[in-house]
Amino acid sequence: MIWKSAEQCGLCLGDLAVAALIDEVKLTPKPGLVDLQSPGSHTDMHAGLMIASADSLRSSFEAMGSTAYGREPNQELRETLACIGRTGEQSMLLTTGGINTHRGAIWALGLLIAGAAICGSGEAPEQIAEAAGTLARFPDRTAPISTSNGIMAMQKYGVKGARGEAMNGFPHVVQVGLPVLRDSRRSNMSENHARLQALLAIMANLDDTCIIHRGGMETLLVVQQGTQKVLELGGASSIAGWEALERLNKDLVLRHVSPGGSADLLAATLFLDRLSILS
Ligand SMILES: CC(C)(COP(=O)(O)OP(=O)(O)OC[C@H]1O[C@@H](n2cnc3c(N)ncnc32)[C@H](O[C@H]2O[C@H](COP(=O)(O)OP(=O)(O)OP(=O)(O)O)[C@@H](O)[C@H]2O)[C@@H]1O)[C@@H](O)C(=O)NCCC(=O)NCCS
Ligand SMILES: Nc1ncnc2[nH]cnc12
Repeated sequence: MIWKSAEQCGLCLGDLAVAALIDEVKLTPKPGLVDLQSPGSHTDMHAGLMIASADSLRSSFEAMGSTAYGREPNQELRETLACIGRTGEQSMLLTTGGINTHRGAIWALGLLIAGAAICGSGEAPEQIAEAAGTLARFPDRTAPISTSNGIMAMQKYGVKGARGEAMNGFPHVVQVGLPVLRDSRRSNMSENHARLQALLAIMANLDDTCIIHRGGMETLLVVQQGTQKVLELGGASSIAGWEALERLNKDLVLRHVSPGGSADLLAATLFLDRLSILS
């Protein structure tokens, strides 16, 4: 598949990104997260809202793809994309009545869309993630001065958060999510189980600032160890693993924590996976 124009590239990548977000929301059961069965640890979100939020981002994702098509990563492109990203955040907030459903996903998918548009079709996920990382390393001089849950977690605990993940070329996507997704498929797991397995592998490794913000480092460790235990028991496709997954879900809901960053990186994994199948 070869994109013949910036517009075609934007339409294609916008479609893939929205589809990846909807696949992520529909994946069930996800610990602490909104899925088709429950809102997890959230009181203000549900699956319909997440899907509407994903749809509201289509034009911003398309614009990121068409803008980055055939370009080099540079300061000017980085800041143009940031401006499109902020417009996407406004569409999301308008659609959700002010609820932050997909801020981290706009960041991760926006950069990966741009990386894919820079590389052109047919490029390996690692190269796309590297191009996205190169873009993320340019400073965003247009960013409003503000604080956030991620910045507070970075300052208090020294974790790298969503910024570090992007600047390092999305290691939890290309070195964790994608290989686990593909290995799980190769071992004949169902698609649902393979995707859950990828999510669990990301959760077991990521310093998710959504969890840290609500529960501190102690809770992050509990979640990472609980997730690792599910994987050791065979993960989503074994009976013992499934039971442990249900226990983990209950525990996260009781603790009122949600691995939102891991969900975003699963969506990023599904995006790169879909893109590589198309190429
Ligand atoms: C550079 C930005 C990342 C700026 O981000 P900011 O500092 O404002 O935000 P952060 O808090 O640092 O993180 C952003 C979101 O990234 C997700 N995330 C968390 N940990 C990780 C991780 N280790 N790796 C990757 N991604 C991670 C997470 O998103 C999900 O959670 C959101 C809800 O979380 P939160 O806001 O903490 O929770 P609330 O319920 O809203 O708050 P409380 O009620 O608990 O108080 C949800 O959106 C999920 O998606 C983090 O929230 C970048 O965002 C930026 O500059 N954006 C503008 C420009 C732009 O879009 N550019 C794109 C292309 S250049
Ligand atoms: N399924 C989900 N539930 C809660 N927060 C999220 N952020 C991204 N996806 C999410």
